Amino acid sequence: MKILMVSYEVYPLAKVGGLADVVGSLPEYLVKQGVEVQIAMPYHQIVEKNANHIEKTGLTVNTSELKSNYTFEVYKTTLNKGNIPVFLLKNDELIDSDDVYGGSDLGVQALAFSDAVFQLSKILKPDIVHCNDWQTGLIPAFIKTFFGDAIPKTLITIHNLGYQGTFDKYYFELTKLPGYYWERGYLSTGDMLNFLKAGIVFSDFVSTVSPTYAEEIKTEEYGMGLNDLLSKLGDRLVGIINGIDYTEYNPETDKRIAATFSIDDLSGKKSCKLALQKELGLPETDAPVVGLISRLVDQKGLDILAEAAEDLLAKDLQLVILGTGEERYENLFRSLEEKFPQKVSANICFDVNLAQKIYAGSDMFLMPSKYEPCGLGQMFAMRYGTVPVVRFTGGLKDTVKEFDFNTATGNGFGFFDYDSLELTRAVERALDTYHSSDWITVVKNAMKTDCSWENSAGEYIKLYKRIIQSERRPVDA
Ligand SMILES: Nc1ncnc2c1ncn2[C@@H]1O[C@H](COP(=O)(O)OP(=O)(O)O[C@H]2O[C@H](CO)[C@@H](O)[C@H](O)[C@H]2O)[C@@H](O)[C@H]1O
Repeated sequence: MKILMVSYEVYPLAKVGGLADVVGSLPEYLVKQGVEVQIAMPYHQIVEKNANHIEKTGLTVNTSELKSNYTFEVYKTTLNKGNIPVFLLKNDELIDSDDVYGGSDLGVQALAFSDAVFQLSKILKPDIVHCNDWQTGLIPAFIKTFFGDAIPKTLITIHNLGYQGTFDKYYFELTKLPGYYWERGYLSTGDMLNFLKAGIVFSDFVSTVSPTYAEEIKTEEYGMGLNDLLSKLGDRLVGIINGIDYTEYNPETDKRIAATFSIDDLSGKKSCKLALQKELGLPETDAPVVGLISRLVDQKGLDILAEAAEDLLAKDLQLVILGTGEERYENLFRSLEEKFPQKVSANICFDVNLAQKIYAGSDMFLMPSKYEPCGLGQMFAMRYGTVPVVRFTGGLKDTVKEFDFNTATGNGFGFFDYDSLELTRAVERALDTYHSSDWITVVKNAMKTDCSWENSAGEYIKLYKRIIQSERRPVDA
C-alpha cells in the first residue's frame, strides 16, 4: 500500500502548530507497519534551515489545471526517522516568505501547490493521496475531475475546522474546474471559494483527529457552517485520535531537559521544575507551576482564562506561558507578568526547546479550549508527568479523565461548560490534590496514559484499506 501524504507543515522541516507534529511523526509508524509513505509539502524558505540535506530530483511539474502556468521544481529530503522521502515543491515566486503562512498570495500559492501535487501524484502513482487541512483541499477536486482512469483514492484529514481557507470567487476562476461546480456549491460557501469544503466534497473519505470531534463537527455548535455536509458523510467520516512520537518525547532520554526521569524515579522532574523556575526568574519554591503552551488564539479558551486570571493568581501557584498569536492575548499575558512578576512568566515567542522544558518542569498543564480537535499539548504534558487541566471537548475529552480519589483513577482535571468559574474550580481541584498524598497517583496515571502512535497508526491502516476497497464516493454537496 502506497500513500502520498500532503501537508503545508511537517516537523522538523516547518512547524507552526500540531499539524506539523502529526505529519512529522505518523508516517514513521505507518512505515513500521508495512505501509509505503511519501510526503509532499511546499519548499518553504524555513525548510532550508531545518533540513539536514536537500537534493534536486531533476523533476519539474507544471500546473496544467490552472489558467496560468506555474512551474515547480521538485526537491527531495527525508525525515530522519523511517527514512521517509519528502518531496519539496519549489516555486520562489509563489512561496516567497520565511513564514509558512506568510506568502504574499496564499490563495494562489495553495491553488498552484495543489495542482502541482496533483501532477506529482501522476508520477508517483500512490494508492491514496492523504490530504491535510484546507491548503490541500483542491487536490481531490483536481484528481476527480482531471485524472482519468487509474486515479488514486483520496482522504482529507481535518485538523481544525476553524480554518477553511475562504477566498474570493476570482480564485475559482483561476482554475479550469467546470463552472457548474460553483453553481452546485461544491466548493463554495456563500460567494466565497472554500478550500476545505472542496476537500470534503471531492474526497472519498474524510477523517478528523479524535472520535469526539468527529461527532461534534456534525453539530451547529462546532460545525462552523459545514455541519450538514459533514453529517451527510455517514461512515465516510472517521475520527482517529492523534498520537505523539514516544521516542523523541521521552523523559527517560530527553537531552533538552535539565534532568531525565521516569515513572519509577521522579526525582529528575523536581530538578526540571527548579531549572525552569531559575531560567524564567521565578522563585524556586514548591508552589505548583502551571504551564500553558499554545497558539494564542480564541480557540484555546484564552478569554475565559483572562476572566479567571486574577482569581487564579490570588492562589499559591506560578503561571508559565509560551505562545504567540493575537495581540490582545499576547498583551494580556505581558500585563499579567508585569502585575505579578513573582508568579507569571510570559514568553511571547516560538521556542520548541523552551516548550520541552515547560512540559517537563511544570506540575500542571492548562488547556481550557473552546474547541479542540485533538490537542497534543495535553499528551506531551502527560508523557512528562505534568497533569492536564482541560475543558472536556474534542480530543481533550477523549484523552483526559477527571481524577477520582475514591478509585484512584483518572489522569487530570477538567470541566464541561465553557465558563471561567468552571475553569477556576477545576484548577482548585487540581491544587487541592497537589497538596494531598493523591498527587503522585495522578502524576503516574498521566504518565501511564498511552498516547503513542502505535494504536492510531493501526487505525489509519484499517481506514486506508477500507478506502481502497470502497466504491469511489460520488461528488455530493
Ligand atoms: N510558542 C510556541 N513555542 C513552541 N511550541 C509551540 C508554541 N505554540 C505551540 N507550540 C506547539 O505546537 C503544537 C500545538 O499542537 P496542538 O495540537 O495542541 O494545537 P494546534 O491548534 O496547533 O493544532 C491543530 O491540529 C492538531 C493536530 O491534529 C490538533 O491536535 C489540534 O487540536 C488542532 O487545533 C504543540 O506541539 C505545541 O508544543
